[in-house]
Amino acid sequence: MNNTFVKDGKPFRYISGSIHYSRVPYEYWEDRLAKMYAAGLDAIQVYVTWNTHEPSPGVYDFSHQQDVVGFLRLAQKLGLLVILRPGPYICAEWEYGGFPAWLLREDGDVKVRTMDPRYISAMDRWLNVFLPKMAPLLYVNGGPIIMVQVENEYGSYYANDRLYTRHLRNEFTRYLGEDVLLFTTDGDSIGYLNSGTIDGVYPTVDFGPGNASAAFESMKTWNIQGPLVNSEFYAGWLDLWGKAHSRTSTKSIVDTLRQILDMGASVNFYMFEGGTNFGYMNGAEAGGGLCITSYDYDAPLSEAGDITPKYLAIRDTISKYKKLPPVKIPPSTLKYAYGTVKMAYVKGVLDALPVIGPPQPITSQYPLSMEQVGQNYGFILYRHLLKTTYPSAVLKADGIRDRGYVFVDGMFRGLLDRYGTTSFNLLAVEGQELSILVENQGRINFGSQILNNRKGIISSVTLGGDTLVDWQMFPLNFERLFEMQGLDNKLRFQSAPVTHSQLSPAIYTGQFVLPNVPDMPKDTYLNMQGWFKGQAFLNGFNLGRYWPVRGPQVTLYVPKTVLKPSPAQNVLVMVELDRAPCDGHSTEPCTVTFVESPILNKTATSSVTHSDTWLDKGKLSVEYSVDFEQLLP
Ligand SMILES: CCCCNC(=S)N1C[C@H](O)[C@@H](O)[C@@H](O)[C@H]1CO
Repeated sequence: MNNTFVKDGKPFRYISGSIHYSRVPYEYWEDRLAKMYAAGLDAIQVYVTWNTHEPSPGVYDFSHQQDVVGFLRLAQKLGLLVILRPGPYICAEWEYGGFPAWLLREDGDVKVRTMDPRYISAMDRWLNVFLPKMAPLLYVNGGPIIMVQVENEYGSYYANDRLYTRHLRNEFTRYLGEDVLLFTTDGDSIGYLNSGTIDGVYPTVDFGPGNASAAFESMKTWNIQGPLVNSEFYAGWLDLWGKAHSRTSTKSIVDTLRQILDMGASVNFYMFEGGTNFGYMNGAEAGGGLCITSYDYDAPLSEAGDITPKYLAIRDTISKYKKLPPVKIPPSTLKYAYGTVKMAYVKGVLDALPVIGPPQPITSQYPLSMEQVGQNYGFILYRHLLKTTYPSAVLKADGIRDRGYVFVDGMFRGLLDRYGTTSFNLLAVEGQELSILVENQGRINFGSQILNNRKGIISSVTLGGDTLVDWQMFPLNFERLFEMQGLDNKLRFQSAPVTHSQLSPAIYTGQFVLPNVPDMPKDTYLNMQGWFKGQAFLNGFNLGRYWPVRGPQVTLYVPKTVLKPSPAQNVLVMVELDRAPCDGHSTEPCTVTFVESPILNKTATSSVTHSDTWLDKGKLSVEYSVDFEQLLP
């Protein structure tokens, strides 16, 4: 039989949808998978996130949110086959394209996705642990996995290292055997296929709505007798901070889907369920495109797993090509608007160092990167004791990765931004303490810049042309703030001098009890309107980054799984990096609001930067002119 897959001796064409277990709370996996099955999908397509399974070299996690075997078994139980994409590079707008940050700890930029021995030894060790877990799940062994992708769009990568792609294919075959269909995915052009295809591995392509026949032309030149496959049919698209929310029309998707299905081709929707980049796990693009916290992707199932008109239209189209399963569509989860919560200023980030910092700083002559001090994600504080007085000198840090909030003796002086200004004038006096709070905004996940992904401060800092030496590094862990909860769940800090006026970067907290009614908790959305930029934590769970002043995302998805029912207190902590709506001179407490629907399409602006917000408010000039006079000899 030409031009078709064969399963159990019969022609087999699949309709599949992408879902990433790392982006959906594991308590909700069954809900999303059941909805995908009810849509008429034959299979799900799953990326494996190496960096969540090996948080540090040789240390593995396959529990709870990382229980990938449990996720795949659940899919099988619900009647879904699996198309596995173990990467190890996965792109996916995921942190570092799925690579663990500790690959960057070695000196010199490790050349991922090549035969660089440092990369290959780490990758081989990982595959030696992971792939044996997949072997029992292969279809030939009674499992759901029908095919396995080798690498990911390698034809788009600059390296073109065929020894590497063959080595990877051989490793997959060594662990999974010969009876599994290995495939590649590349953009739908001859150029991509020329570089991305691997001997003995079935080539497939990816493309969005449009002319399916034309898109498959490139594939036909490679496997005239093989089934046509679109491995990533873009049912939506990614979102970046400061850019308009991506939308893909249902009509365009249905029209193209019909073309694809009429051709007898197999297809996978990318994404069918997008989910969320919780914590610090969003990816980035070279040049400053920062992926937002929501991975809604305008997908058929929303970030919260809601049934959308796009879902119903796709399901209806599928019903014209195959019998839908005799199941009801599971309902969208209920949401609840818990209302407004008062947020109180707790402490400046610098003043919280005894709680969020390490017992001792790491010291070094020159600044060490985040990876060199053994940290993967989030925030790191750099400190330097000034040895000279500079009445006015340029502070320059071209190696800031990615944003640095600069303080002198605890007073905010300005922002260093790798995508904006990496220097500004500073007035400082010998003996003062220079502190730079650095935010890692997510590692690049696509293109050759993936090689330059170190975070923190990655080169020398100069002041007035002098290279500053003798630095302390403090990796920060904001989750430790929840260890400060008193019996009443309020955050308690031992009294510490407030060396830093009530300006951001600062920590705010609020407590709230859910209504004492049946069926609580329910999902909700945290509306951050009025706040600027920071990180939100609820009951110790890192909800992700917020940047409502930039948009398009204004709300953060809050799954019910992180909430506590009445009478327990729910504790929200926000690390506001720019400006809280109530900071400094406001007597009103700040508030946030829990609402029942998301805002992902606010008119976005890419112009807002920290300095804009502060200088505009005149706060910086008023606040610091007084200080400078006091300080100067
Ligand atoms: C702007 C460059 C984006 C490159 N990534 C592309 S084309 N994509 C293909 C890639 O394989 C997938 O993981 C996703 O990253 C998807 C975009 O959502």
